[in-house]
Amino acid sequence: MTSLERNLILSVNAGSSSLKISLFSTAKRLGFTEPVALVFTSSISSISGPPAKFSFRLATGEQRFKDKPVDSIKDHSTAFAHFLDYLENHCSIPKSRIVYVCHRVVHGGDYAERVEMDPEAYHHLERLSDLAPLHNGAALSVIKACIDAMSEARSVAYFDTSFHRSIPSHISSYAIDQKIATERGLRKYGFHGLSYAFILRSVSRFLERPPESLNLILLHLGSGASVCAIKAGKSYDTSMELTPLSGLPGATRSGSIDPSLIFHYTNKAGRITHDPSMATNVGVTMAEDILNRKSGWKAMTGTTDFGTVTSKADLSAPASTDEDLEILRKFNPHRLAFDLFTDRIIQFIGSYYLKLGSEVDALVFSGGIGENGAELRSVIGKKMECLGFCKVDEERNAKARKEDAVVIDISVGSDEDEERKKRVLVCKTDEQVCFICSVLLLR
Ligand SMILES: Nc1ncnc2c1ncn2[C@@H]1O[C@H](COP(=O)(O)OP(=O)(O)O)[C@@H](O)[C@H]1O
Ligand SMILES: CC(=O)OP(=O)(O)O
Ligand SMILES: [Mg+2]
Repeated sequence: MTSLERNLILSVNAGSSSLKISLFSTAKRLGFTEPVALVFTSSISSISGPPAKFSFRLATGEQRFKDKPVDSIKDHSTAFAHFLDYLENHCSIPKSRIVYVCHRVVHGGDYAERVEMDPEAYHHLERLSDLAPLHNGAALSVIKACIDAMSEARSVAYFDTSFHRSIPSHISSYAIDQKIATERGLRKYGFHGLSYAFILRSVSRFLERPPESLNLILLHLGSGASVCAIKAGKSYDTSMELTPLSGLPGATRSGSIDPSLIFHYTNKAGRITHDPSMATNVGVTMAEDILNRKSGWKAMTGTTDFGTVTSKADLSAPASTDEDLEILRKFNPHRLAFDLFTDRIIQFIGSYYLKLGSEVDALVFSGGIGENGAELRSVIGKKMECLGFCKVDEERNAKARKEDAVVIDISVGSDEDEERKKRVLVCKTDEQVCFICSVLLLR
């Protein structure tokens, strides 16, 4: 087989509750930054809220599967096995043509940029697994499966954390003994960095302004949800910290809580958990397990799907006073969850608005909830108006989901309006695509 035939790049994104995989081809000889072309995208979602659902779409537009329930998928390893089986038996693509496998790895610790996987890198990432218990163990199980199945391909890890290395030390440090903080690496690392890099690039193109001229507030709202303040094109602050547990709540995560809550939740909280369903190579306490996997929407409402939370939240109920709203929240856990999420999101937006000195070019919604949740965007949009953000155009907002464009402006008004500043945008993020060209630079 010539090097020209080995021209495929697999890009693998192990999220907390999903496994998204895209295949790209590079038509030209490897070794140059030639543009790459998408061949297909595959997604297995709801891994933490079974049955998992399999979708597969060719770049030609042919949708082979859309949310097909697959009972055999229990975790990321079985999800990857399902994908590989489909690739080998139902797509006429020999895996021997894959030359690189790029992996999104959530926690890269002090790695400043990508690393090519070797035993040393593998063990380093394994040691970080306790700091991303829903992610690193799962990603490593997929990396191992890829190396076993495609021994000739080079595996390269890209990290969510790399994007946030620009956060200044007074924001990334904790007010604890600094010697211990340095020895143990206890600081804000930040996550969803591959997504934020993609959004920044896409918004910069959309607004026709260089990234370094932009101040933005970015919302990545999915199973894991976070906010990022971009100052002059760089991450300045973000809501996830040492681990992806802090900040906003998520599908199964509590988000930030008073640290003392742990001691009052259960007196067994400090013990190491022996839950067999936890990803391998992860050593967490029962408290971490509860806050990472048994909290969030799942614990509050019984579903991990924020679409269901929204549709059952009774948003059109005529609650005119604060007392009426309290009664609604008391009897409707979906409404309580929806309002709690909104409250935490605006808390970060307000804080970042101040940190950016009110010089904000746009507020950007992304991630499964940010891209599909028109109701949440509308509610947040109304709350942002007092800061001088454009009003949300409800018609544009409702249609955004169906549009093909990567960035959609849902603000009222037109480009000609002089006063149209602080826009409200939706960006269809893609964590698989952002590093593809850079892998071709590897020798
Ligand atoms: N119409 C909708 N309204 C609100 N949320 C939605 C809607 N459709 C999907 N979602 C949410 O998107 C989430 C998945 O987001 P995604 O970013 O793909 O997740 P992951 O973090 O697993 O990569 C699901 O939890 C689902 O609740
Ligand atoms: C960092 C993180 O929470 O990622 P995800 O949303 O994919 O679970
Ligand atoms: Mg995700």
